[in-house]
Amino acid sequence: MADPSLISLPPHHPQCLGCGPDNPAGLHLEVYRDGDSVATDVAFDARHRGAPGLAHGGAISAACDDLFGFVLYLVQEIAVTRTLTVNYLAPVPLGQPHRITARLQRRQGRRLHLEATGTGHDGVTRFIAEALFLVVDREHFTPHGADADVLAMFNRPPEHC
Ligand SMILES: CCCCC/C=C\C/C=C\C/C=C\C/C=C\CCCC(=O)SCCNC(=O)CCNC(=O)[C@H](O)C(C)(C)COP(=O)(O)OP(=O)(O)OC[C@H]1O[C@@H](n2cnc3c(N)ncnc32)[C@H](O)[C@@H]1OP(=O)(O)O
Repeated sequence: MADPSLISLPPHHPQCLGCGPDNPAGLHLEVYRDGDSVATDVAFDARHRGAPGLAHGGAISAACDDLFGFVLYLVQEIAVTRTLTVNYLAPVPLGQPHRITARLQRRQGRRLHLEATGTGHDGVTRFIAEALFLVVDREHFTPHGADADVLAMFNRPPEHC
C-alpha cells in the first residue's frame, strides 16, 4: 500500500495467525489505518488453496476476522469475535492482490458491529463480511498467557494508531 497518508498499525503479536510476522503458517497481513477504516492488501497463495487455483473460504474468513481485530485499535476496546458472516460473492484467484477494508458499522453497548469488503485490484468485489465482536475485560486473556504489553496496544490513544 503505497499511499503515504496511510498509517501502519502494529501486529496483534508476533505469532498471530493473521498478522504475526513470526508465524510461519500465518497470512502476514500488513494493516494500515485510513481515517475510520483499516485496510490490508492480501494475495492468497498456494498455502491457502481451496479449489484448484482459488483461495479457501476459511483463509478469506481468517483474513477478515483478523482485520476486524485492527478496528479495535481505533475503538480502543478489547473485544472478541462472537459471530462472523462472510458472503463469498465471487471466487478469489490465488496470487491476485485484494484489498480488504474494515470499519465499525455501529456500537450497542458491548456489541461492536463490524463490516468489511474485499475487492481485487481489478475493481471486482469478491467478498464482504460482517461480524459481531463483544467487548471483554483483560481477564478474558490473561489466564491464557496474554501479557500487559499485548493488551496495552488495544487501549492506546487513537493518534498513536
Ligand atoms: C480480537 C483481539 C482481541 C485482543 C485481545 C488482546 C490480547 C490478546 C492477545 C492477542 C490477540 C491476538 C490476536 C487476535 C486478534 C484478532 C483475531 C480476530 C478476533 C478473534 O479471533 S477472537 C477469537 C474467537 N472468539 C472467541 O474466542 C470468543 C469466544 N466466546 C466467548 O468467550 C464468549 O462468548 C464472549 C466473551 C464473546 C461473550 O460471552 P459473555 O458471557 O460475556 O456474553 P453473553 O453471551 O452474555 O452476551 C453478551 C451480550 O451480547 C449479546 N449477544 C450475544 N450474541 C449475540 C448475537 N449473535 N447477536 C446479538 N447479540 C448477541 C447477548 O444477548 C448479551 O446482551 P446483553 O448484555 O444485552 O444481555
